[in-house]
Amino acid sequence: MFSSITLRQLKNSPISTLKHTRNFASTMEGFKELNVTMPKPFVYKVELNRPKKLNALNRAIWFEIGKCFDILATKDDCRSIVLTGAGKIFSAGIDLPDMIALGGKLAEHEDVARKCKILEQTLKDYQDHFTALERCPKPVIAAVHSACIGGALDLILAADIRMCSSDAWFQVKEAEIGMAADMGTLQRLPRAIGNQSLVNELCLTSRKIEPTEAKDCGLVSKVFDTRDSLVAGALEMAEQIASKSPVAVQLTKRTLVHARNNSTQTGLDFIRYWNMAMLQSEDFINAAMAQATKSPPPAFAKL
Ligand SMILES: CC/C=C\C=C\CC(=O)SCCNC(=O)CCNC(=O)[C@H](O)C(C)(C)COP(=O)(O)OP(=O)(O)OC[C@H]1O[C@@H](n2cnc3c(N)ncnc32)[C@H](O)[C@@H]1OP(=O)(O)O
Repeated sequence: MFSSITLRQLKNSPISTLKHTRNFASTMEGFKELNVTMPKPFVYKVELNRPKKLNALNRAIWFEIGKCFDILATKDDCRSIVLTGAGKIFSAGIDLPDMIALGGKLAEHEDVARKCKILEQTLKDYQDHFTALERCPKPVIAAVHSACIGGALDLILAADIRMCSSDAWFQVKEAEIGMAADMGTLQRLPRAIGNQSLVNELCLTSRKIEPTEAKDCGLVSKVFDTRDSLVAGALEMAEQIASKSPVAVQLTKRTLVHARNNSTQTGLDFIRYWNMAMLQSEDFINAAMAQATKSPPPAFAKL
């Protein structure tokens, strides 16, 4: 019933299916550059969907990414999310004609302060739209096939788990196009791979990262032989996450994200205050009771 529900399928669905997906249809329609589906119960798939332009990240897709993940953050039928790219490659990074158009907009002004105001607002909007993946309390798994360049690497670094297929390659390409990366790679890559010398090398040389190196350095946690097995593996992991208590999963993600930017003691305070409430949740009581009595895991209510 849940296999890859697209909007077209929804229109032809029997009432029983619609009952389960009404919530989905009412909030997830209207995306033009993303294909948003629910392939399994509680698991969403968000696909970058500009295959003819190699999923280059134009202004429209950038804004849709922010909106999509902010909506999924609030949806109680969403417990985990898989991010993929349609077509030949995952994404060719920033849309280059869009960048040129931005240059045109700047040229309408003579004064440096007016130009800076436009750039500051644009960069802030773009940064916030990618940070939506991190803000979203539902875990995001990025599944990368073929190329993941520049802005696309910024995007997946805001995900919680990264995996790729054996044809994948990654590139911090910004230096090669005359700019310093400004959408998160310089902040998130060091934390993701924990090797500052390697980070510096990759960001300063713009050389490509192949799957074996990506796995060895911790940029991805799994490499699959093919794109199909990659997507299947990502969905399977998302399903596993979705089977757990949403109270536990969402608070675990929040606490892990918080821990990256705070001291151990501040993090311990954070989880202590949260768990003063969450340890009273029925999820904890029911799951712990099932473990203690060797019963099957309970079903958890929506959150
Ligand atoms: C505000 C700043 C915020 C963020 C900044 C981020 C910085 C970056 O993202 S840096 C990286 C920028 N991206 C690139 O430099 C990649 C450019 N593309 C390529 O190098 C190649 O396309 C390729 C990925 C190696 C694939 O090559 P190939 O298989 O030969 O395909 P093509 O024929 O080149 O492309 C097919 C089709 O896609 C269009 N396209 C490809 N990349 C982009 C892009 N980045 N932006 C817009 N469009 C792109 C290309 O023009 C072709 O379109 P046609 O209409 O068929 O001509």
